[in-house]
Amino acid sequence: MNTIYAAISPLISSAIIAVRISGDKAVDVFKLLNGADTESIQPRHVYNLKYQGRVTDDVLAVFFKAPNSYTGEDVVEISFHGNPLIVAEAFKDFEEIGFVTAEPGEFTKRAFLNGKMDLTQAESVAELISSKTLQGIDYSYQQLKGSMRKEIEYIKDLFINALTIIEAHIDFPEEDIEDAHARIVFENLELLKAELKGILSSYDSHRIMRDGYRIAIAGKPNTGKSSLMNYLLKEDRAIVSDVAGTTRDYIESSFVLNGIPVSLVDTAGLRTTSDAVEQAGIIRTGEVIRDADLVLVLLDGSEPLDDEDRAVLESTIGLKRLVVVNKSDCPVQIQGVEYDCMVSVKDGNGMPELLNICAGLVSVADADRFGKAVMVTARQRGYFVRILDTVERLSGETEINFDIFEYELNSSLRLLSEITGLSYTEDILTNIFNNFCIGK
Ligand SMILES: Nc1nc2c(c(=O)[nH]1)N(C=O)[C@@H](CNc1ccc(C(=O)N[C@@H](CCC(=O)O)C(=O)O)cc1)CN2
Ligand SMILES: Nc1nc2c(ncn2[C@@H]2O[C@H](COP(=O)(O)OP(=O)(O)OP(=O)(O)O)[C@@H](O)[C@H]2O)c(=O)[nH]1
Ligand SMILES: [Mg+2]
Repeated sequence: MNTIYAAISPLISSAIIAVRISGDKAVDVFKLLNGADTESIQPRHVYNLKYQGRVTDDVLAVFFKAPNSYTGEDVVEISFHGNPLIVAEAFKDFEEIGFVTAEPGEFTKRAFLNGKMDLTQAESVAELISSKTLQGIDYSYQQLKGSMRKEIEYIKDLFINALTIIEAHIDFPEEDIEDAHARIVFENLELLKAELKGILSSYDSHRIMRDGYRIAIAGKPNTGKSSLMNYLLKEDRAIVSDVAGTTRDYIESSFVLNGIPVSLVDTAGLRTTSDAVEQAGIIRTGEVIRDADLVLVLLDGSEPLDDEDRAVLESTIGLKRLVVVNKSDCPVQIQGVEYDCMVSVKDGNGMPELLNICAGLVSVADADRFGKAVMVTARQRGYFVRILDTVERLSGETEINFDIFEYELNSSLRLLSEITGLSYTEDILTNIFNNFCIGK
């Protein structure tokens, strides 16, 4: 395994830039540090870092001897004065020594490969960093400490309870299966069903916990979407103008509603257009709307409902949405539409009501969050769906076909091993670690 390095803090002008080196040759970096060696190195001591014979910087260096490090390999961390130019010079020397730049997630991948953590814990590191809410951070941290791993151990035990009976019978096929034994198999399947459903049902609320609640503002051009965005954020974030088609790309910003972080997305006005840039924005708007937890469909109350409004209403049917009529300060012209709320962003009328309705919806999502005390990643969810499918099929059988049960229960156990990484393929690892940032 080669020796890798990367900045573990942003490479921008800042107080300190920290760099991590991991691998068999990591200690070779001491050649650049005046007076440092594996025996005498002190974490609080200042070392002159030399490159190409010149002193460039005073640094701190910490040595973690394998296997007692984040990656399980020899690790050296160096803290530079926070100028990216200094660090770039040091990196030239690192290349000369033979270190190579780390891939995204490669340190954590090595931690996994060296048995420092399982895949659910590795995934939790990425979640911990990207989580937008404190609850999300809390759950990711629990996962880092092994909550999902324990959950999976419990599920595995239930499978093994059932499998033991099936296999005992396969070994002694001349004996009929006792009712009591068959019952144990089905009882375990019922417990599995409940457990797996619990995990899956909390997926959506956990996603909200991780990403925040997403509200998209949609509508035809000029209805006041960007104005509403600015009002809710209490700042002039989005450009407002009376030119239809002002917002081209979606704009996302966060605000806190009743203590819950909400990610608010202002989108391009929806209409048919021959402008390629506007069209591109409209396509992206469609995606944002589909991914949102709530869509505010904004209509301009000072004009009659038209085909563009109807198209927006049509395309958001089936989504969780509120229909909001804006510009109530003007004479109301709109007719023939059922709406949830009438507001004027301009003078603030109706805004407290709108905020109230939103807060209600957001806190319902919040209440769901505590269904199951584990957080599920999209990857894990895919496995749990397949496993639940198998369990439901088996528990629906009236008689036990031993060969089929044995095969299916073993397959599920294999899938569980892939969640934790007890068994894995290069594809699984690529899929997980490619989404990490460099240096993690
Ligand atoms: N500077 C720095 N801060 C960091 C990290 C890091 O790697 N470097 N971490 C991660 O990115 C997190 C901490 N995670 C860690 C996890 C395990 C070990 C570790 O195995 N340490 C050895 C130390 C042995 C010794 O005392 O010499 C151990 O406990 O065995 C270190 C950090 C957050 N902050
Ligand atoms: N009278 C009145 N005008 C409003 C109100 N809200 C917004 N406007 C005006 O409506 C026009 C369009 O507002 P924007 O917020 O840019 O509309 P938009 O929906 O973001 O428009 P696009 O980005 O083009 O899709 C601007 O001139 C706003 O000042 C309101 O409550 N009352
Ligand atoms: Mg706009």
